Amino acid sequence: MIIGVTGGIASGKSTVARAFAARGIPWVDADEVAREVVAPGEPALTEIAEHFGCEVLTPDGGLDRRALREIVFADAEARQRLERITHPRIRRRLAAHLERLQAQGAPYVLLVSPLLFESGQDAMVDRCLVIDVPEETQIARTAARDGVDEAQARAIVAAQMSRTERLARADDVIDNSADEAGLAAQVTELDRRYRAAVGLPPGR
Ligand SMILES: CC(C)(COP(=O)(O)OP(=O)(O)OC[C@H]1O[C@@H](n2cnc3c(N)ncnc32)[C@H](O)[C@@H]1O)[C@@H](O)C(=O)NCCC(=O)NCCS
Ligand SMILES: Nc1ncnc2c1ncn2[C@@H]1O[C@H](COP(=O)(O)OP(=O)(O)OP(=O)(O)O)[C@@H](O)[C@H]1O
Repeated sequence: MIIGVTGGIASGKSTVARAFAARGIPWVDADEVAREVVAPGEPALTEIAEHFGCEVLTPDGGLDRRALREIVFADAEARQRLERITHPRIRRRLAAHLERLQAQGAPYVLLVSPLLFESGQDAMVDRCLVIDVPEETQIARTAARDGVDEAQARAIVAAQMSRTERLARADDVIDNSADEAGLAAQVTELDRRYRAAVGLPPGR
């Protein structure tokens, strides 16, 4: 069984994934795979440089993530162009990672992705778990963690599915508006339900 874990920027997906991992559940991170597909030498990086120009490359030939971020979150067409280059490659790699993890015999596995619904990755999973927080909390946590300014944080939130639409597509929801202790209790309960769904006894 594959559980898709999604939520907007800084909603708490990685924090939730770490809590599941502490209970023996492995995860694949779409943001991490998105970095792998644009590493130096990868065809996606060549395509990005051809389309966006050398200004999105660092002097040593890597991707200048900040420069590209400033372009794509100010221009929906540019963002769609970037997604056409990266998303099919991200999907293929995610499928390979998930297959490998499942072959290792985990009770179930997580696919953690900010764009689970937007990019059609939900077709790869059995259930969708949404991490829900108010937008203002997302903005505050993004600014505190990534040091991006408030306008950029708002532009990123605006480029993602709305909170209402995401919740409408959820099978399960974690409310992460309170503290991390509240989060851990919700993870424990979901882990118990997911294990039961695959015919296993509750974990620790
Ligand atoms: C634009 C890029 C270079 C910015 O890199 P940067 O290091 O600043 O941010 P990072 O990759 O850590 O992403 C931070 C967050 O931005 C949001 N985000 C990223 N890409 C997108 C997008 N195309 N649409 C909406 N939100 C996005 C996600 O919430 C993500 O967690 C990078 O995000 C990217 O290559 N995006 C396209 C690939 C993609 O869609 N990734 C999302 C995972 S499927
Ligand atoms: N319940 C909480 N209370 C306070 N801070 C929290 C809580 N949950 C997460 N955070 C903090 O908010 C920030 C975002 O959390 P996290 O990195 O887990 O989100 P994410 O959804 O994985 O983000 P992204 O997809 O943008 O990388 C982190 O700095 C994290 O420590």
